[in-house]
Order: sequence, then structure tokens, then C-alpha cells
Amino acid sequence: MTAVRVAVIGADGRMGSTVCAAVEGADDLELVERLDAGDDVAALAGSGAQVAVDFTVPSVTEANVHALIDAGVHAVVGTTGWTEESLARVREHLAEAGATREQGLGVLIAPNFALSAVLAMSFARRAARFFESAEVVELHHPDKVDAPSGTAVTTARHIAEGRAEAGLGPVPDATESQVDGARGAIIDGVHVHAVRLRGLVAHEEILLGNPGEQLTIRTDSFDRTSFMPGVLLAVREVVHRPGLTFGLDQVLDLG
Ligand SMILES: NC(=O)C1=CN([C@@H]2O[C@H](COP(=O)(O)OP(=O)(O)OC[C@H]3O[C@@H](n4cnc5c(N)ncnc54)[C@H](OP(=O)(O)O)[C@@H]3O)[C@@H](O)[C@H]2O)C=CC1
Ligand SMILES: O=C(O)C1=N[C@H](C(=O)O)C[C@H](O)C1
Repeated sequence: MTAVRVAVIGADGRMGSTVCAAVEGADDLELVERLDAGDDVAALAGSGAQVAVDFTVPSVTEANVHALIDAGVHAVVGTTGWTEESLARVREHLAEAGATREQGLGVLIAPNFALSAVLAMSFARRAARFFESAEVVELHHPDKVDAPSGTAVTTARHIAEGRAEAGLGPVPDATESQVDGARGAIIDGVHVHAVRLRGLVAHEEILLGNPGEQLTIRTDSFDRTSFMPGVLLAVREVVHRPGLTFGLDQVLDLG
């Protein structure tokens, strides 16, 4: 068995360092490069790396992915900050690169690699059509640079899709806010609230309400090892998945 050669970008960070340890602990993977701020991603072209894992910052991740495509390296990305527009640019770049390669390159971007979070997002989408009200509360460590979390943005979009398919209108809300932000951010019509608290890692509650009842879907990552099975699965899968894959739910058989 030949090991898949893996580079990690953001290798000194909280997630990057955990990914390096997980790759080093996997028999079928080999850690060949550790890059961090100041290193040139384009240099991976001659390094022998087959897959690069990016856990950096929202402001640089898109440029990293384009550099990886140019370098002919598959990408697994956990960094947040992706929009429909930036995803479309990656899709287009991959299509151009694929036309000149025998087997196209793969880019797999997932807002959350923890199984509990992937399932929570999927359950939220399925449940959304049955409830009048829906709100998302995400809770994270205070060193996180972005808000709301990428997971919460994706969850809100899933809920909005589920509601739209069922023909549901806006969520009921008679509030006339006295203070800006009191009702959180609104993403595709869904209110999203962000809590930052020392001691937390990554958590989310999806609240769905009807007259006289509530469904709460909650996911908790107590430790960054929770993301590792999903990251390693993505590394093994991305080489077989040309083009852009968004979300680990696309890889898992969720039934
Ligand atoms: N999809 C998922 O399952 C998960 C996603 N995340 C996301 O991953 C990202 C990283 O999170 P986290 O590890 O906590 O953050 P950290 O700040 O701990 O790590 C980010 C690392 O990236 C480095 N970096 C910054 N700029 C560059 C650059 N241009 N090239 C290479 N490296 C760079 C930083 O270096 P320096 O400090 O020197 O600037 C730092 O070492 C966030 O967007 C977060 O939301 C987090 C957890 C799970
Ligand atoms: O920054 C984090 O820690 C996390 N970021 C991701 C996000 O923004 O959704 C995933 C997880 O919530 C942890």
C-alpha cells in the first residue's frame, strides 16, 4: 500500500497541529509538508504532496485553494468564510484545470468535519419544514476570529431551503428591536446568534418551535480530535472526487 502524501497549511494552528498529529498517526497517510503564515503554497508544486489540508484564516483560504489547483494538488479545506461567489470561482478554476488533466483535481470544503455537526445540519434540514419557528445559536471559544460560524451559516441555509421547499413563509417575529443586534444576524431569513465563551470549543443549538412544543438539535465538539475522522476521510476521498465537493454530508451515506 502506498501512503497518500499530505501537506498541512496552517500547521501551527489549533486545527492544523491536530491534523498533523492525526495524519502522522494514520498508516495510509504520510505527512510531507507543514506550511504556516509566510510560507509559499505554490512551492507545493514540486514537493510530492498529493493532498493539502487547509486550516488557516478566512482571508487567505480562497487564494490558497487557487494556488493548490495551479500546483496540481488536491485540497481539503476546513477554513471558514466561503460564499457562493468564492465557491463558484473555485468550481470554474477546477473545470479549466480538469480540461488539461487526465483525472481532474478535487477540492473538498466542509464547514464542519465533526460527525455530530454534519448530522445536526442534516437533521435540521429535514426537520425545518415541520416547524413555524427556527433559530440557530452557535457557541465557540473566544479566540475564534469569525462570527457567525461557518457551520451556523450553513445550518441557516439548510433550514431556509427546507422551509422554502415546504412553502413556509417568514418565521413569526413581532420584535421592534430597541438595540442593534438583539435578534442576532439574519441569514436567509433565519436568526443566528453567536456566543463566545472561555472554556468552549465548538457547539451549536438548532431551535425549532411550534405552538406548545420545541425540538432542540444540539452538537458539541469538546475537543478538536472530534474533527479528525472527518478530515482523514476527506483526505482519502478527495483524490477520487474531481471537482468541488461542499460538505462532508456529500461523502457520508446519511440515508
Ligand atoms: N471545518 C471544520 O471542521 C473546522 C473549521 N475550523 C476553521 O478552521 C480555521 C482555523 O481555525 P483554528 O485552527 O482554530 O485557527 P488558528 O488561528 O489556531 O490557526 C490558523 C493558522 O493559520 C496560520 N495562517 C495564517 N495565515 C496563513 C497563510 N497565509 N498561510 C498559511 N498559514 C496561515 C496562522 O498563523 P499565525 O497565527 O502566525 O497567523 C495559524 O497558525 C478557522 O476558519 C475555523 O473556523 C475550525 C475547526 C473545525
Ligand atoms: O473556529 C472554530 O473553532 C470552528 N470553526 C468552524 C465553524 O466556524 O463552523 C467549525 C467549528 O464550529 C469550529
